Amino acid sequence: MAEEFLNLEHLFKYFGNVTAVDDISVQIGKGELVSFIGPSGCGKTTLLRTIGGFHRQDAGDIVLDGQNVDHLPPERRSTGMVFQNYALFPHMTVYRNVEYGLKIQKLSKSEREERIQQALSQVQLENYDNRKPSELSGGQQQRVAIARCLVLQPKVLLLDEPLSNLDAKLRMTMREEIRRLKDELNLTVIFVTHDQEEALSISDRIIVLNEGVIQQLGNPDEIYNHPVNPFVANFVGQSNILEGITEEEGPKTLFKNDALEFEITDNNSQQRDNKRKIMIRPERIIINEDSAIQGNVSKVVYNGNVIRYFVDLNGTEILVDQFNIDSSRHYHKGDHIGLEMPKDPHFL
Ligand SMILES: Nc1ncnc2c1ncn2[C@@H]1O[C@H](COP(=O)(O)OP(=O)(O)OP(=O)(O)O)[C@@H](O)[C@H]1O
Repeated sequence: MAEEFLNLEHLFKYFGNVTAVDDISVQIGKGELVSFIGPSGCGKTTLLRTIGGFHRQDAGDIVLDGQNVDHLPPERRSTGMVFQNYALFPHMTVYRNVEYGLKIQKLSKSEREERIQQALSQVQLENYDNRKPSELSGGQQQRVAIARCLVLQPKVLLLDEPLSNLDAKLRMTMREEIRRLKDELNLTVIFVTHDQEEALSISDRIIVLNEGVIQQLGNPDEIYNHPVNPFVANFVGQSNILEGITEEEGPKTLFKNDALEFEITDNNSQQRDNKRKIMIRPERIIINEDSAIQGNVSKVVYNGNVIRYFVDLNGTEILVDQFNIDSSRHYHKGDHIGLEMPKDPHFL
């Protein structure tokens, strides 16, 4: 992480008896893109709006670039908020929409014009000045909403589900755009999304929230491959969580339960023979007819170029991904299938 730039210190926010933000502390670096993810109602938007000054926290402090901003209204916080529905003024041109927030700043007409053109160029919307929002595509409207924030030169850009109204292809393009902007301007960005894959692809770090509490804060690799608890493992991506014991058998260490038994390289000897939980991502399981672990396909699901098999092993359902491009054989419900487990499952 770059030097601390935005510090959230023991933040709490209550709505009646609901604790929407429950003792959140985090330091965000300058130029970092941090996503908030978590199930509906976990407090993502409340936390974002509290940072932006649209809610006042019940306890805790927000320090931005060395300044405590708790007492400042949204327009004086140097935070720019982009809303899910863009909130553009429909009767105003692109130029006027971008100019709007600048009017309260004491700038000459030429300074204003320069700033507006710069912001429109940053979002690659030069020459759209005279269009009305209704004459723009969803992606272009989104860019105007971002330009309207950038023109104010915020220290932090707050994006609340900014891509959820766009189709899948445009979402991908806009993800790259947001990364590009962040890199070019060394912008600090906080990004709220429902889409875990989006968070994994766009973020420097991700905060996984549940019931107002941070479950894990880490980079995408840490969140995906080393979740700290079953909640994170289940919430982010697909996973198999298995309970069992580890046992020595000659020179080998085995993971065992009623459904399966396989060799692992486990160096945590203190926990031998105790009940343990492991997580295995479906793409790490290899389909191998010769494997000792055998079961029957209970369901087949097609998802993009991935075929997903649910395999019943003595009553435990295991999820396996097979990528079309590599697949020499497709299986059907009821087929017998052999599975090879990775030797280094993640222990939870
Ligand atoms: N203005 C409000 N008044 C009362 N309760 C609220 C208000 N805003 C949010 N809440 C409650 O606070 C909790 C967190 O809500 P929040 O909108 O922050 O969740 P979220 O993670 O953004 O959800 P979603 O993904 O559905 O947008 C929820 O229990 C919600 O019902």
